[in-house]
Amino acid sequence: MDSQFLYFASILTLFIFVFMSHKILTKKSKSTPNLPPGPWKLPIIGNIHNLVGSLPHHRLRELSTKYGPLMHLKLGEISTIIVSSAECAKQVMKTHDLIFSSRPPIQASTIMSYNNVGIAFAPYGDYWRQLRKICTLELLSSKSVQSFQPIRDEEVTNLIKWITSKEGSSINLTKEVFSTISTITSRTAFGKKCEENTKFISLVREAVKVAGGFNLGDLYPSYKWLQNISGLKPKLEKLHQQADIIMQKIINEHREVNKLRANEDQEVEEDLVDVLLKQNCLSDDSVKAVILDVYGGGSETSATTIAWAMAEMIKNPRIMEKVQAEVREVFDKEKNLNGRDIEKLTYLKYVVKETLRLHPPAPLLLPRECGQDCEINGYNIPFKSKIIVNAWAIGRDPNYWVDPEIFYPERFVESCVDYKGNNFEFIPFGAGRRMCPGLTFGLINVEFPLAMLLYHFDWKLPNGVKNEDLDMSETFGSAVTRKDDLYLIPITYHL
Ligand code: HEM
Repeated sequence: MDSQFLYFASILTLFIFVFMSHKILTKKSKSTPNLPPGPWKLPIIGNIHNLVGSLPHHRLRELSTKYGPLMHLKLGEISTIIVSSAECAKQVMKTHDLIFSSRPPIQASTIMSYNNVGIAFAPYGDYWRQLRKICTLELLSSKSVQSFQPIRDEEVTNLIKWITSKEGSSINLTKEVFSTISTITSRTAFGKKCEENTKFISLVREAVKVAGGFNLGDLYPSYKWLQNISGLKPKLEKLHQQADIIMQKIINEHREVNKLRANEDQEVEEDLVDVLLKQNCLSDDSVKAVILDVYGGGSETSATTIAWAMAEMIKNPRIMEKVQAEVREVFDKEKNLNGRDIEKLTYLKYVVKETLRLHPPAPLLLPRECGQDCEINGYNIPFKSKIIVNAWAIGRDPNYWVDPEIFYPERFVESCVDYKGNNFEFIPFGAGRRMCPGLTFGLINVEFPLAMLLYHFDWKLPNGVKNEDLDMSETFGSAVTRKDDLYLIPITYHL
């Protein structure tokens, strides 16, 4: 403990010394006038200390109530603009969308995504556009999403069977739902359940957890040596190598199968990896980076939305009963349950919307980078500054939402507010050019399993915990998930 403390103290002292000398020896950089307001900046660390103490999206909302919906923070060397109102979000993601269409490079994505050649962190331009188009057509269009229903059916049926076998005992619903969703994601993207599925999932999860921490290297990019001493680099490189082996194996297997198929006449169904491999312009690294994007972007986000929806309904039995009545009525009439019937579940869709309003899995979306100096609301936004949109705060803004902290799905009845990127008070999937391409795929992966869980079972909390006492604390990671896994007791209603 003592030696660890001494190590960090000496690193910090060394850093401060180098930093101060650098500042004294180099000319003072030109500061941009008329930046958005923000808290007082300390030398060297800027506003890093302002973020200590609570979850970033909570802390940023607190600060924005004092400094306004467009706020400037200096995080280490990085000029950061925090956007906390629908009007300002619209300026960034619609009015000036082109200027804000790139992502700032971060060390973790550079290592994990093969130097940012995936969709999520590729710089805006032709390469990104082409990659996004291929994935949207092959995996994420409404047609493809429907065609994958047999996989969804099979995996959700397995989940229901497993839960039925645990009737009356407490199960970790968070864990089981996550495993089902990630299997659906891998089977739709790679055509089959990846053999090392569990290992791959935990590698990706671990990488995102490590990357989500405090990384000095990203805050002081001009001090390259900081990237090496933080300890993050070797950890990520190790995880990257392990994940790389699994993904390369997936690619090689696809190549082998495709070679054998080349001699056959019959038409075969291609999965996303087949389609990516057919593009001569894409390297294996690009294909692997896309696999990571789809896996990383598609699993935790959808699984955590299901867990939050279940938790909110447990807390609000009136809502739970109302959704169950709807699901059971529709499904009983149809006899043969399938994905298309989801469209008839109006109230369930309001519940999912309300869940995404209060618990957007990516509360700060993904960061954007300012591509040229510009002006918003009369303030200067400097070239290369990092833009963070607090979608969580916007979804709870009392200027747009009545009783914003209350879970009340009925607020969407006869309202045209949707998450498709046109209503900036509700942007759980972002908006504009960089908006989530997985919206349709993600939603069906939330709505279908949720409907099945509500159709087949009644649910209660274990250990006599009262519904109203269920803890709703969050934790910040790859997605904002429940701090504690959700344990529930299933009671079979429909076999
Ligand atoms: C409930 C489910 C989901 C939520 C809430 C969600 C949310 C988001 C958000 C907030 C962004 C950033 C948007 C922006 O910067 O404006 C994003 C980007 C992205 N999402 Fe999703 N997502 C979900 C499901 C999925 C699924 C299922 C996939 C793929 C199978 C996916 C793949 C991606 C990718 C590749 C990007 C990067 C897009 C780009 O930079 O061009 N997401 N998502």
